[in-house]
Amino acid sequence: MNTLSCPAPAKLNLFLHVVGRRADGYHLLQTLFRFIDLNDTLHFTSRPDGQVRRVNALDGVPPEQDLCVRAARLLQQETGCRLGVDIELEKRIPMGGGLGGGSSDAATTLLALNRLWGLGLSRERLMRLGLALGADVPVFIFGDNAFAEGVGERLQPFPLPDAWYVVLCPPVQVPTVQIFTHPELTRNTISMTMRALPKGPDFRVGGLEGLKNDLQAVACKLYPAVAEHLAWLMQFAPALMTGSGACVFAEFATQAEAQAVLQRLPSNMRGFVARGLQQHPLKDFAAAEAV
Ligand SMILES: C[C@@](CO)(OP(=O)(O)O)[C@H](O)COP(=O)(O)OP(=O)(O)OC[C@H]1O[C@@H](n2ccc(N)nc2=O)[C@H](O)[C@@H]1O
Ligand SMILES: Nc1ncnc2c1ncn2[C@@H]1O[C@H](COP(=O)(O)OP(=O)(O)O)[C@@H](O)[C@H]1O
Repeated sequence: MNTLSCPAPAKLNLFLHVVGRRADGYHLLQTLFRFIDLNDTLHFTSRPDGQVRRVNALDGVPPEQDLCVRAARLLQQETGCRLGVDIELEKRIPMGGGLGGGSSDAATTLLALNRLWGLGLSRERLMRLGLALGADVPVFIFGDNAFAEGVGERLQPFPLPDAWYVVLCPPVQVPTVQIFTHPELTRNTISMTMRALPKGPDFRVGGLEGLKNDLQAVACKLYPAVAEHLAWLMQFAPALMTGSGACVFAEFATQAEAQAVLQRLPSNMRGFVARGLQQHPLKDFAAAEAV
């Protein structure tokens, strides 16, 4: 086997609280990650010569900065593996949208190359490697919808109901660092325990007073289009921004309800309907017996 094609799903942050700040400036979060059925697809072809190449162009992301190229190189460094890879990335997840596309591409690359190169690294080791690439990478390797703490690396599986989402994509890319470094960002939401949250069928976006996205106010101030899209969606259901934006979403119990809202979208706005997943499509991919 020297080729492999794998999905890299998007995520939503069903809430995101900033509860503190580490000495190195990184923010301590509490957030709930949910995978959705919008995905990039990555095609990997192993190379005997050790080169790592992205074979297609991606607007605004030179191969050297691409998180999947960086993930492959990190895996080579970590294991001394002398194989290389050609990576073709079919991009569908809007970039800079808070949907975690780059992080998910990196996670899928680690999972896929672990198998393609026959490395046998454990899920835990892949998650540690992923964290060096970005705070959002570990959850995509973890594989379950999760309550996350720390900078996103302390993860506990979190059962969620079947649900559908209308996701709107304001026509802006929000740099994560710009939101986290803004002087008006609040960093003092009271930390909670996972036990306090309703789970499974009882968890609903907007169902519990106080679950919010602490990055939203700053993103709305810097990017009024985010506020406009939120206001439109809130006519139909409680709506929130995901991650550091720019995308916003609302939850519905059925596909029909979500589609009915999307159909009313004004022609100057873009969006899609996505189904919430119960787990990452590569959940069972990391070697169970691994080192
Ligand atoms: C906000 C979240 C929520 O899921 O998602 P996105 O909106 O990016 O998808 C994540 O915490 C983003 O994770 P990720 O996109 O991997 O961020 P990183 O590359 O690790 O960090 C980018 C920059 O954001 C800041 N940063 C990031 C995470 C964090 N917990 N505290 C921070 O202060 C740091 O300044 C860092 O240099
Ligand atoms: N494979 C990749 N896919 C998307 N973005 C990438 C990738 N590699 C690097 N990036 C960079 O990461 C930034 C954030 O990407 P993305 O993960 O899509 O958004 P977000 O962090 O808002 O969820 C992009 O603007 C881009 O510069």
